[in-house]
Amino acid sequence: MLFYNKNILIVGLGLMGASLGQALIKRRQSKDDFKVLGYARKQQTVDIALDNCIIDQGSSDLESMAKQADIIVLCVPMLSIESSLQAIKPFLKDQVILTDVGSVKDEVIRASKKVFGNMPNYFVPGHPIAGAEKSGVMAANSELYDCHQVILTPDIYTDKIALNTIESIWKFVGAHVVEMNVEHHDHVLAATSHLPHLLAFSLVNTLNHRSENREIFHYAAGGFRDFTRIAASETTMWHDIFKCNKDALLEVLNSFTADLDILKEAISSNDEQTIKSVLSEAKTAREYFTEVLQARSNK
Ligand SMILES: NC(=O)C1=CN([C@@H]2O[C@H](COP(=O)(O)OP(=O)(O)OC[C@H]3O[C@@H](n4cnc5c(N)ncnc54)[C@H](O)[C@@H]3O)[C@@H](O)[C@H]2O)C=CC1
Ligand SMILES: O=C(O)C(=O)Cc1ccc(O)cc1
Repeated sequence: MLFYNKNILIVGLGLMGASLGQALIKRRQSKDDFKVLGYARKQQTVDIALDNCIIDQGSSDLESMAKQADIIVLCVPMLSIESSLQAIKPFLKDQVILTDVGSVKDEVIRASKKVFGNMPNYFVPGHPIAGAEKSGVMAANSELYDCHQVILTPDIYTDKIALNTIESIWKFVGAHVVEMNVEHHDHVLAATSHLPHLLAFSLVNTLNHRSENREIFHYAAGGFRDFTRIAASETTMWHDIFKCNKDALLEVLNSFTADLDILKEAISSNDEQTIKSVLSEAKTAREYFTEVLQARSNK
């Protein structure tokens, strides 16, 4: 185990950070294998994390935690990454390894360059493609990463030991690790994650505005429930993601609205052929996605 005997510090004990801590502690054979440290701004969050086997030791004093850390995992909202890096910088050990779980990788690189002057070779940006509409320490789920993908976006200068260490941490909690370049990552996630969240938030608002007393929601079926679960997601987190991935998100949103206009026009002009071809193409693509999901869970 590449992180045997190491102190792993989780900065930000919300859904992602707390789930990682709990997953690590649950899967280790002995307390001597490694230690999980936690930093949260509120002592109350640290206390909850201690009570729920999310961390072994924690504090709301960042210095005392960062000084002991061999590996640091930033689990804060995107627009808090720069200030978190700035805050830990004075206390970093010589051989420290850094990583993060942020949803937009270009912003992580930008923030690192701003704080360190360059992208440190011991910083391995990461993004677990696992999550939920829940947030905060109480949402911790030790199985969150099991059978899910984690994308790492190293560059040619990234230290190989740092990269292998971060990969081994994610594999330890059951994830499949893949590597991708930053630009491709941010474009793919704009399409597969950021756009669906934006549409869910927007659809719920449209329906909400149409019904002053929200009566409409009482008659919503499973389709509405499935389509809009993610509209209950954390506001700051999604504001930050939309802001940080603005260009890629607008690009895919433009494609979406163009396709939507085609469907709208087909409905308006009773164009049966176009309507059926749009629906059947989407159905085939969704069936392929079901196969991808099944293959992944059989791995
Ligand atoms: N929720 C999800 O489904 C996923 C989230 N992510 C990414 O993970 C990161 C964390 O998200 P969640 O854990 O879901 O959010 P969360 O809201 O559950 O937790 C974030 C935690 O960071 C704390 N925090 C905020 N600013 C801080 C600062 N400057 N210093 C220390 N703590 C600070 C908050 O108080 C909160 O406890 C975000 O960057 C998000 O983009 C990535 C994959 C999935
Ligand atoms: O709740 C869901 O279904 C998600 O899609 C979770 C999610 C949110 C943000 C990410 O960057 C990755 C995964």
